[in-house]
Amino acid sequence: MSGRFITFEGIDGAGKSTHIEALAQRLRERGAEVLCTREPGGTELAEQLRELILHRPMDALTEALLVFAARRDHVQRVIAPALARGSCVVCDRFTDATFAYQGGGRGFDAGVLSQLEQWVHGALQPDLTLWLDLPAQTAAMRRAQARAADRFEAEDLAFFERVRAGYAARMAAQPQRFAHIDSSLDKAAVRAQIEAELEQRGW
Ligand SMILES: Nc1ncnc2c1ncn2[C@@H]1O[C@H](COP(=O)(O)OP(=O)(O)OP(=O)(O)O)[C@@H](O)[C@H]1O
Ligand SMILES: Cc1cn([C@H]2C[C@H](O)[C@@H](COP(=O)(O)O)O2)c(=O)[nH]c1=O
Repeated sequence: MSGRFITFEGIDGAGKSTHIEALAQRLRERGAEVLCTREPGGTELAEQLRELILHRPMDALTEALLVFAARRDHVQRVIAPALARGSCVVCDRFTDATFAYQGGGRGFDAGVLSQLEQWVHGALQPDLTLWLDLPAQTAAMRRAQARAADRFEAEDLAFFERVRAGYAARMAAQPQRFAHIDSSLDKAAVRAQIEAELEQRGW
């Protein structure tokens, strides 16, 4: 297999980092070149923007513009060239996160986000988006045991339920590329669901 763009999505603490490397390993065992990357980030410039986005106070428009600026650099320098070489790109978050966090969480205008999406990456969309879904309360308990909170992770449960609703809306709009994964289950059960989605596609 070659040239697939796979994204992981979900609220903070959903388990994306936990499962990305196992999925990449599975693809490599089947002969794929795999590039794992993340958003915001993935280039030197985008990682610098990530620091600002995660830690500096700003309004929702500034936040949206910065995540798309980081994404533009990432797509141009890393994602598009890797896909063109025939590599699989596995990305921890992409534009669905912007619709979920800035759109759902912050209440920012989805029409403006759609315009920015079109300008920044045109027709490029993931081939498969694994949405690791779980209640905000469960994710908060997992995060509390794991690390100190950044600007998003410090938000309340209502914010994360709006983000979750943002993901659900995005999946309803583009169901063909989404796989809904029940991430409230234990790690082995989550991994089995991810494997089943790949099996189903012959990947
Ligand atoms: N299915 C699971 N059951 C219980 N704990 C889990 C499960 N999956 C992950 N965890 C734990 O929850 C914490 C958060 O997981 P992880 O860092 O993978 O989430 P994430 O989606 O990458 O978070 P973020 O988006 O904030 O980076 C970690 O301590 C991890 O070990
Ligand atoms: C891509 C993207 C990300 N965010 C937020 C979501 C998370 O809280 C952080 C990234 O942290 P992670 O530990 O790497 O998941 O950024 C966002 O608000 N909008 C986006 O487009």
